[in-house]
Amino acid sequence: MPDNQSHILDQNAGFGATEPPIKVAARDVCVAYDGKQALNHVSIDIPDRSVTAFIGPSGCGKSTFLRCLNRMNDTIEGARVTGSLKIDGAEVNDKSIDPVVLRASVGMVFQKPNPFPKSIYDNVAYGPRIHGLALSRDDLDGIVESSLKKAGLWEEVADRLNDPGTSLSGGQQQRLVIARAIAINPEVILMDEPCSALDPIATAKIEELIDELRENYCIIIVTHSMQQAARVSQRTAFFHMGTLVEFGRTEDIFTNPRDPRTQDYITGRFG
Ligand SMILES: Nc1ncnc2c1ncn2[C@@H]1O[C@H](COP(=O)(O)OP(=O)(O)OP(=O)(O)O)[C@@H](O)[C@H]1O
Repeated sequence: MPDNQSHILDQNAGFGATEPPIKVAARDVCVAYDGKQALNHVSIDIPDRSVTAFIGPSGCGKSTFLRCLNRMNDTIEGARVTGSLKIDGAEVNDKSIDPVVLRASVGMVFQKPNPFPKSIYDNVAYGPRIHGLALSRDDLDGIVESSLKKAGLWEEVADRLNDPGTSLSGGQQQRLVIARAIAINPEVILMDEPCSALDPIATAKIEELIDELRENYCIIIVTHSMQQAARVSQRTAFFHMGTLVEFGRTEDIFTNPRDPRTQDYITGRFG
């Protein structure tokens, strides 16, 4: 067992019995690109119905770990993933798992909003259509409306559902992308710096939305903003040079980090 594993499991245990159940369990996850190690023996238990922030300096492996969760590393030539990664107890890397189906239950929101070149309605309806989630047009209308409502966008777009998704503002597009992810009932929502292309007002809206969504979803957010991690997350994981250095309650990580590397990062000494 690598040195850091007992430390991490120990911290996980500290979350207590009243915490939401574990949704994502990683053990000894390693990733190498063309033989070059990018992630070393990451072990972490991520609870359901809460927001977990991944922080750390550029290149420390945050996005690489995020991509393990929906097997996006499969699409990168030369990437090799080892270790165990379970969502709801099911091994993500098992040969029986279809990555396309997996990616429906592990939604992903990227830095730059990426609506499809389709109408607002069709952006949200796309997933339910291909996954056969709606039995009728009324059903589909219902899914589109409720997804847009959950994403806090309905009131702004209800009378323009046939307009192109790309006609919306950046912040609205990001909420549209979140509505698109929600429409297929994901288990986990991954967000890779979802506000980095947005102004402060749009950022505040997305943060509010994340706070509402956490009641129902396991949300993992990569952010370079310590303020954002502190505002939106209940737990924070600090990565450094491909290693998960520290994971704990956000307030503890920011007020009383155990590891000097975490302390240095959150006080701006490097990164
Ligand atoms: N497709 C790829 N091919 C080769 N190496 C990669 C690839 N993606 C990431 N890496 C390498 O893996 C390491 C971790 O990168 P990763 O993008 O996961 O870091 P990060 O913490 O998300 O960084 P940032 O905060 O800048 O987005 C880096 O050394 C990076 O160069």
